[in-house]
Amino acid sequence: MLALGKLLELTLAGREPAEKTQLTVEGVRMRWLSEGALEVRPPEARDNGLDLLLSAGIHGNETAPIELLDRLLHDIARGDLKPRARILFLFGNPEAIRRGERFIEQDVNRLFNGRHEQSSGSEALRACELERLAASFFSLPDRDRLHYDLHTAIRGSKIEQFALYPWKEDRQHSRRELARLRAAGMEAVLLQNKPSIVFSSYTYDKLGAESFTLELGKARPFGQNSGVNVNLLETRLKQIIEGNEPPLAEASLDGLQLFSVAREIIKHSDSFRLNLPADIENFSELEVGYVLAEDIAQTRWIIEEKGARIIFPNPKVKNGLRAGILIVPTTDENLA
Ligand SMILES: O=C(O)CCC(=O)N[C@@H](CCC(=O)O)C(=O)O
Ligand SMILES: [Zn+2]
Repeated sequence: MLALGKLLELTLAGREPAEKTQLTVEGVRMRWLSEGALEVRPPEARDNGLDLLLSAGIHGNETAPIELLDRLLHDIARGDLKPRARILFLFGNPEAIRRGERFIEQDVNRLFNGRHEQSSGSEALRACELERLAASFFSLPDRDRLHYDLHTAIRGSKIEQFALYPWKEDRQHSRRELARLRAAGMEAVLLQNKPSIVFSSYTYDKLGAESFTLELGKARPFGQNSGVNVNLLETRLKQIIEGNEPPLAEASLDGLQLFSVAREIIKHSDSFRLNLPADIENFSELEVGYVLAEDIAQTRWIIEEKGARIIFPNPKVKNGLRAGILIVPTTDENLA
């Protein structure tokens, strides 16, 4: 296997490769760009015009997606997977990955869309670098652009695998992309309805990619991910990479559940209290009238929405950040 296929090993060791560019026997070029960043380019005659960004490890303790990208890279470096798409592989927060932590000082996934400019430290610099790498990758004209930012969640979930689809004014969510996600094993999609500061929102909003955060199960350390079943996603990614995806049945979306954001719960102060059990699962339903959270100056978050569910409840976030998302079921009527 070509040494550059071992991007994860290099990243874990904090090493630069001796050779920055390598070619497989089929003429696929692998190019190391920076720590945790590697571009794969098919020979021109085989290129099918898709630019695919695959990122993982934006949160360092979310290892199942990192292992998945590592397997894809090994397959490419061995010549077993023959790309027709241009691909950028990114391991988001190398230092946090080495330490097995979600982040070191700041959550990188709260530093995009300009937020890193209002901040300092290594994670702000890394968010800036990730934006630059993505922008440069998605700068070629007349190509399809797709970004999957792969994560696992802090807690268990009533719906194990789901996607978050960013929002941009005057841009419609794509039915075709939802069908593709369904085929990749996603059971639900949260359609966002406002701008955000996460990586997928940056590539969607600023770089014109079809972009998604994918949640694949519960976060566990390296080597302990047998409970996270990524078979369908891995198969679909290989097909996307090789340009031999089976046709998608867009009409029905095959039982994919759609949700929209009712409210984001923002923690404003150290007095913030979230009235949920520590082990509550994502997508748990909350009754109308339930006092979900309380904060400074007698602020109370009371459930008003019928069918409301909570995802990503986390009272430990820094003040000013999202401490949970209240979601409600929605329909497919506004899809493009
Ligand atoms: O389990 C949790 O509370 C968080 C899991 C996670 O890292 N999710 C992403 C979602 C990004 C998005 O909103 O698209 C995050 O919180 O950064
Ligand atoms: Zn994450």
